[in-house]
Amino acid sequence: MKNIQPLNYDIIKNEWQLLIDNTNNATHQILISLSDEEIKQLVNAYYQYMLLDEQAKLFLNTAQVEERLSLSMGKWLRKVLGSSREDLSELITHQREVGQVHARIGLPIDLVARGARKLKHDLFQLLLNKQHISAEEINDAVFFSGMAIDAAIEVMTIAYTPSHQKMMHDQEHFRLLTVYDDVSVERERQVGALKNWENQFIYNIATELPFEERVLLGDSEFGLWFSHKGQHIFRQPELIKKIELLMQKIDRLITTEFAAQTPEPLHRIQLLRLLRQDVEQLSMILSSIFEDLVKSENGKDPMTKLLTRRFIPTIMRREIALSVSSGKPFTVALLDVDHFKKINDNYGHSVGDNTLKSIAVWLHEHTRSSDYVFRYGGEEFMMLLVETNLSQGEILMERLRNFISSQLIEVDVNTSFQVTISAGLVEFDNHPDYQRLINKADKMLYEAKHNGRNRVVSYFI
Ligand SMILES: Nc1nc2c(ncn2[C@@H]2O[C@H](COP(=O)(O)OP(=O)(O)OP(=O)(O)O)[C@@H](O)[C@H]2O)c(=O)[nH]1
Repeated sequence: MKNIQPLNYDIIKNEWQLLIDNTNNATHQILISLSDEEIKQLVNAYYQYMLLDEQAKLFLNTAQVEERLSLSMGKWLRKVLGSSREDLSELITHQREVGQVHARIGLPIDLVARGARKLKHDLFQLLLNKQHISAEEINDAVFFSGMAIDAAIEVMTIAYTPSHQKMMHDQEHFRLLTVYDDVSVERERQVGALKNWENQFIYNIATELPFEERVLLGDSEFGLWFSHKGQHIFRQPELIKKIELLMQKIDRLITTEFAAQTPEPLHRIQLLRLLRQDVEQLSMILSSIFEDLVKSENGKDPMTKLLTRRFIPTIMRREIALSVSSGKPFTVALLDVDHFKKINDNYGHSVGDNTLKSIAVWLHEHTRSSDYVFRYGGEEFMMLLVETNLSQGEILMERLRNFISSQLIEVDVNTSFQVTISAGLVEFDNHPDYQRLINKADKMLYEAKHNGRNRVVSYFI
């Protein structure tokens, strides 16, 4: 799978290059010399058309279109229409990035295709209406522009697919974890189901129940759960494979050795022992795989008990959609502990860990249950404050910053120290790409550090 992708990009690049080379200069010139007014009209018509679609509205709101998107769309169109040998690599790299952004924001790929169709339609019409240019040259220009736009969209689509799959996987994982509110309870249930199946099977053998009435492990409650649900919530493919192989081995033992007629008592005991060993091994793997899920994969950072950054995309996308549809703001804060390295150096790593745990508790206590607090990195945190605008966010962050700086962290009865935080704050600006928002908060955090730490810096548009 990995090497299919560059190969695909190479194919498109080679064919695009050939298209450029095989197109005569006069045709290139027609497209390059489209006026700013003509480009603007195409872009405006494109956005008007896209904004008629309810789904597209989620990703493009009118203020945004006016401010930014129209401009970048116009630039994009010029680049594609004026594509030349020299700037093709850069253009393809840019297209790949756009594809990744589309996947990140969850833009349906059919919307992109529809937009491209609209754009081509209007562009072709514009070219066909050019009276002073020969029909042959117009044909060439239509051919070139159509092919170049298709190539650009194809590059975006190739980049889109894996990023989209990853996004869907994370989203699904998050959903499943929400379904399994309590992973520990699910673990007990499934380990119990496996044990029940084993006991029932041994009982059936002991009572010489006819073969047809014995339930294979794959068909048991545990087996069904594993194939439909279990294997999708675990993320360790090698352990999943091991469980599958053990289940197959157990069922093979049943359908071969236990199948024909009830074996001799001695042989039967040997077989049951084998079966028990395999079930035991399966049960151990199951427990450990659940253990990992409880510890780290349930979306919570084991040390601070905050959400891990892995769930940022899913949650951000959801909050963006909510904010766009309700018109209510939200604010994102990135926080970093000041001079944290010194805490580790002066008092040891475990005091450092305890400091992070205390900060996590304070962040939690200063937010509402509807807000989200993530451990973003080592000593960095991210907060998503729902239904909160920038000035409300500032008040909350200032209160939090003040509170933290007034707390004493105790090392032992004689030693304690104080800790401060710096933060960058930004309000959702209706751009559908959450990464831009985080980058802005990060910039503000950098400013806060640069300006002396122990402060909150907000992003103002
Ligand atoms: N104890 C502990 N330390 C951590 C953890 N994660 C990251 N760190 C440490 O945090 C320190 C961060 O140091 P820097 O990035 O230099 O930043 P800083 O010392 O906080 O300084 P400024 O951010 O510039 O104020 C590094 O020494 C990391 O090893 C953790 O989970 N526990």
